[in-house]
Amino acid sequence: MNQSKEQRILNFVLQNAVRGDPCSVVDTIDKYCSQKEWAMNVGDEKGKILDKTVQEANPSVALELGTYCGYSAVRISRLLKAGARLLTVEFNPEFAAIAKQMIEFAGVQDKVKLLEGPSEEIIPQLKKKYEVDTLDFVFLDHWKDRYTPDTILLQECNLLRKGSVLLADNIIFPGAPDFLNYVRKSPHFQCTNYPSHLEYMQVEDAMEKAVFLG
Ligand SMILES: COCc1ccccc1-c1cc(O)c2[nH]cnc(=O)c2c1
Ligand SMILES: [Mg+2]
Repeated sequence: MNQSKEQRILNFVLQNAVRGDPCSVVDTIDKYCSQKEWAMNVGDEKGKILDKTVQEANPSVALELGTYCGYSAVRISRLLKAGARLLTVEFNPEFAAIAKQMIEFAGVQDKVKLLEGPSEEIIPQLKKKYEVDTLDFVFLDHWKDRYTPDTILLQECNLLRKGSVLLADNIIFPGAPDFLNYVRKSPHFQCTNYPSHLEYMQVEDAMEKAVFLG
């Protein structure tokens, strides 16, 4: 049974990165995916925008929708203050299994909780089952058609507070036009656009930050 691309990425990290060093894991994934096989990690250019947004928000509780191989979970968790935590949601079991190993190899497993299942099922469980009060930061990087319904669901579940920061990947490519419309037209969000490029490519992309105003 030949290996998946995601398994090849993990193996390259296990053989080339430094165990317990999140930066080396991030850099090693970027090396593989820019030189050997493209993959849908947020990448280093958009990753730097993610870093700045996370540092500015300095979240105690962060949520990521769309774990994939764990690249941005490792990238985000390396910036979290002591005691802060990241909940990351992945519905594809193969991806979740890879991400779990990636997170453990990076040594950030104490900061990251990987939740396997559809976001629309997990979000309503965050308060009671995962002891979340409100979310300080949310990274949307899953299926583009879920950006808007999940943003509405987060509000319906009272998981956002004044100042909660949402950051969405792939605003241009593959694109999330309904999400852009929704947050930019809503009086409850203050939006900022960050032009960038699709990971590992010279194709235009962008990220959108939407701060909840309460
Ligand atoms: C499976 O399509 C992969 C692909 C192909 C061409 C262009 C973009 C993408 C792409 C890029 C991303 O950063 C993504 N982030 C999260 N969920 C995605 O589905 C996703 C897709
Ligand atoms: Mg993405």
